[in-house]
Amino acid sequence: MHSLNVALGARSYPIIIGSRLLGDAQYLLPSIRGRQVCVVTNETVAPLYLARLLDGLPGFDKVDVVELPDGESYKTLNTVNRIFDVLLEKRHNRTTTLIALGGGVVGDMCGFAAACYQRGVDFIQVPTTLLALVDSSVGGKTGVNHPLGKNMIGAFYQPRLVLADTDTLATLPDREFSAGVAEVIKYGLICDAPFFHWLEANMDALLQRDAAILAYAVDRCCRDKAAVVASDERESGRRAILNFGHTFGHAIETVQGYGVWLHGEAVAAGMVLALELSLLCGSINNNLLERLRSLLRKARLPQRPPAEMTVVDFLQAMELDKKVVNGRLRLVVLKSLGEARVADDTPREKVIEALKNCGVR
Ligand SMILES: NC(=O)c1ccc[n+]([C@@H]2O[C@H](COP(=O)([O-])OP(=O)(O)OC[C@H]3O[C@@H](n4cnc5c(N)ncnc54)[C@H](O)[C@@H]3O)[C@@H](O)[C@H]2O)c1
Ligand SMILES: O=C(O)C(=O)C[C@@H](O)[C@H](O)[C@H](O)COP(=O)(O)O
Ligand SMILES: [Zn+2]
Repeated sequence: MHSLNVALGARSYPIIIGSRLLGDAQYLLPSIRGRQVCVVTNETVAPLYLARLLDGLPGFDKVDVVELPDGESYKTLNTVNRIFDVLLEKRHNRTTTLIALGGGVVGDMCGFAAACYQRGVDFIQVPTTLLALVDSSVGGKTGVNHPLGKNMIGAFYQPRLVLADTDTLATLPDREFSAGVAEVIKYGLICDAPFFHWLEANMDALLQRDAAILAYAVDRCCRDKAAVVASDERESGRRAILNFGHTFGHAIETVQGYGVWLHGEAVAAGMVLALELSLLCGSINNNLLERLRSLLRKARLPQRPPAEMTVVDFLQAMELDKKVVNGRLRLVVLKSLGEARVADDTPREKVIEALKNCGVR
């Protein structure tokens, strides 16, 4: 077990990473200030890990549980309302602590409920997917989808603690594990070239879920993300690099219908498009694109967008991206391996060319 710090002044918090953490009271209890706790989870994760989590809360006379339906299509305001219903019915007050037990969907909704309930209560992230361990549980982006766009309603709201128990990954389906690998690769590309080299050498072991390799990858991604978030909590600048591949990826998720492509799968194809664009901007060479494709192939992740999506589909969805300013697309491109920047100046023709180079008609 070891701990990292997300350094945000008064909002700083630890990320505790290790094995056999769930169920151990020494980790959860110190971060719970009031007497009321509400665990937010879903119908898939609850039978697997809820009992273990509750073992880590001895002495609590009042632990309520909200079990949400499973799936990206349920990441909505309506579903968050179910959390509010339970909190109000069970008379939770401002000293309550919410605990998100699950993947990114549960974490994003529980965090948003925590940001809103009585104008803000504490919450703890207990991620159980690779994607949530390496990305969504850290950094305080919370929210829900809208039919017109991903994560369009939300808040920046930091957890008090991230309890990242890598044992939970033993039950994660392969497709979901691979989706998490897409965000892992993202960190190598945008800010950590040595980690990208490490991934090229260790991808097979990572996919076999070798415990030491997995622990190293989780730790490295959390460190990388914590550093970026600490430098720009509310994405007024540098934090946008964490969105690499996401403008294209979110378009895929929205147009295809939430849950048809997993977030990580859409990000994988989106990163290929973003690298294609970087290539057209003259900042990287073809070799890096091939290296990315090779990692994605190993991880059984998509390397191109859905065949049925057109250039117009992409452009319409991308116009709603949160980074758009004055109608201008702002896309994250690579300057070189391990160095990303936000391009304010990418001509639309280049975006279209990148899409076409990846087979979009
Ligand atoms: N807030 C952020 O910074 C951030 C970052 C990245 C992604 N996200 C969001 O996260 C979401 C994707 O998260 P995800 O990939 O974790 O998907 P998810 O939350 O839908 O979980 C994937 C699937 O795995 C199941 N599951 C979870 N843990 C399991 C376990 N240990 N064993 C077996 N099954 C398990 C879930 O029930 C679900 O069916 C998207 O909505 C995305 O927008 C947010
Ligand atoms: O933490 C961030 O910042 C990210 O952008 C991480 C992304 O992996 C994540 O998918 C995030 O939810 C995207 O945020 P959005 O603001 O583009 O909706
Ligand atoms: Zn993401």
